[in-house]
Amino acid sequence: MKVKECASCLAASRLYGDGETEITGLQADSRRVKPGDLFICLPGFTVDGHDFAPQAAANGASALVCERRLDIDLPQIVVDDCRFAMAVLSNAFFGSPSSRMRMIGVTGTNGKTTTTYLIERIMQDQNIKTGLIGTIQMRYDGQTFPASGTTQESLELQRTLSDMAQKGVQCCVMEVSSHALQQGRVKGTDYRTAIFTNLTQDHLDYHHTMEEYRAVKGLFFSRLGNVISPWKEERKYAVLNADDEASAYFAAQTAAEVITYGIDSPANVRASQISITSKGTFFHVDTFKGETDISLRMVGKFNVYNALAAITAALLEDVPLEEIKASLESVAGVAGRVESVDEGQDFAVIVDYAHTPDGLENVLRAVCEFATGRVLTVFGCGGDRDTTKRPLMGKIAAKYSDHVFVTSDNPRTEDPQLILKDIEAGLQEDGVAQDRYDMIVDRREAIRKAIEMASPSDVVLIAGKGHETYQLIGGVVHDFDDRVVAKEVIRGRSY
Ligand SMILES: CC(=O)N[C@H]1[C@@H](OP(=O)(O)OP(=O)(O)OC[C@H]2O[C@@H](n3ccc(=O)[nH]c3=O)[C@H](O)[C@@H]2O)O[C@H](CO)[C@@H](O)[C@@H]1O[C@H](C)C(=O)N[C@@H](C)C(=O)N[C@H](CCC(=O)O)C(=O)O
Ligand SMILES: Nc1ncnc2c1ncn2[C@@H]1O[C@H](COP(=O)(O)OP(=O)(O)OP(=O)(O)O)[C@@H](O)[C@H]1O
Ligand SMILES: N[C@H](CCC[C@H](N)C(=O)O)C(=O)O
Ligand SMILES: [Mg+2]
Repeated sequence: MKVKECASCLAASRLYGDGETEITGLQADSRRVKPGDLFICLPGFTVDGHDFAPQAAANGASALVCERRLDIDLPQIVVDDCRFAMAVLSNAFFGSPSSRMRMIGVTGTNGKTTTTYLIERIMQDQNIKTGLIGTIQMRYDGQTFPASGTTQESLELQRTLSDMAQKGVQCCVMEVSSHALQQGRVKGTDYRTAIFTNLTQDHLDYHHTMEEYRAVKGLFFSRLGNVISPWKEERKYAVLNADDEASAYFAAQTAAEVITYGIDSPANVRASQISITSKGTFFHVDTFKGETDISLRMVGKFNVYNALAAITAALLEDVPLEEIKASLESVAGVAGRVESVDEGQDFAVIVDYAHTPDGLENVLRAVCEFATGRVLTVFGCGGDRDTTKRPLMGKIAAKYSDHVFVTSDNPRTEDPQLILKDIEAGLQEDGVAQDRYDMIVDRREAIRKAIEMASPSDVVLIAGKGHETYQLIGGVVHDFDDRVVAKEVIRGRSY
């Protein structure tokens, strides 16, 4: 690709220098620039990529994309917003790979990973080669790659989609985070179906207010249908949760066809007769393509919503309802989502990724539905993230638990003690008695204390880290897996 071709992809850009220069790759990290790469100077949240343009030039960059002219002797494309430019360029450079696949995107505060896993299973059971991108991992064509976050940066995303398309992937189901939408990471990606799970409090450190958070999520639906491939004439669908009030806002913004799912409100795909046990969830579903009964092996009313979203997306891909049912019923669960740790003990231990007030409330409600003994909850909140959710989660934990162990999640650069104090403020506000909770900074110790406290029939819920296999304390990544720690403690416990 020539520099002038890159410039012509970018509306309102200004090109300085030789437009005939060939670029052979794109790169936004100066340390990884190879000769011939176009270096994109991202003004980051911590450092400014423009400051690394000299290093990129020294490493052989052939041109720059920047937000101001730099005193460097290389062709330069000056744009208003380098992150958006990176998305557009990456899409063009890799030949619009999303246009060569059925793209299903899932956004919402909670339930994205679970919903994508369900859709992946349904599509794969149809012998449709399916790729998955999300929080736990990326996988396609028999290979698994670690995830660097929930939604990749645009450059990595388009590279991944291009590799998927080359390997014959026909359908890609991916999580689309609000950070990704705000930063334009998925700009230019041609979704056929955009799914909304729910909107509840999280990430207010980044989005400031719920209105702003909702508006950012809305970008997914307002942009749906903006990307029309000439060779891919197809309808676009916004799959919305009828029971979430944000859906009306998204419906009003989208040009796509709106299909709804829900339990309490009228919807195109609606569940009824829900019953939840410790082993799974039963429900009846009425759809625009027939009705059936489904026995999920996953617990919690929230998983009925995730299943409904998956059913709706799959019906839109023309998968027969009975085959959707068979696929859903075969899913044993998703790693770190209401995952049982079973070492033959006479009480239950559940590891779950609930890290928002709504997630925690939902999982605790589910636990309370089947717990016959006490509910003992171990949880914390991540550092360098929304601080306002901490007291709320403290209140919720106490409301549904007999005893709470407030502990560390990933403290990152914050003082762990202070994070625990923020959570405790919620407990104190509600007047929770001091003998109903413990504050234990060391997560391993907190898990140990909870398991030691458990009597037959009790449920120990360890929330917040789910599938994570590490703990971030200060700048250091420690090996840590709630499931492994819980197993070790159970094995070491004397009965
Ligand atoms: C807030 C945020 O989204 N930050 C992302 C952002 O980081 P940043 O802007 O701070 O990057 P930076 O370190 O300032 O660097 C700026 C530029 O200089 C470049 N650089 C830097 C150093 C150098 O020597 N040379 C060089 O060229 C960098 O490559 C970069 O292009 O750009 C980085 C790389 O492009 C991302 O890795 C990083 O995600 C961080 C790790 C992060 O924690 N993101 C979270 C908040 C996030 O995005 N989470 C959502 C899920 C949320 C949810 O829904 O639950 C997600 O989708 O993962
Ligand atoms: N539909 C839902 N509504 C509310 N809570 C949910 C829902 N689905 C899952 N949860 C809760 O949220 C936790 C995270 O679920 P999941 O990983 O599917 O969400 P996510 O949206 O992918 O999260 P992330 O933003 O971290 O990527 C689960 O462990 C569960 O406690
Ligand atoms: N995607 C979420 C994950 C939070 C998981 C929790 N364990 C934490 O570290 O806060 C975030 O980045 O806010
Ligand atoms: Mg996720």
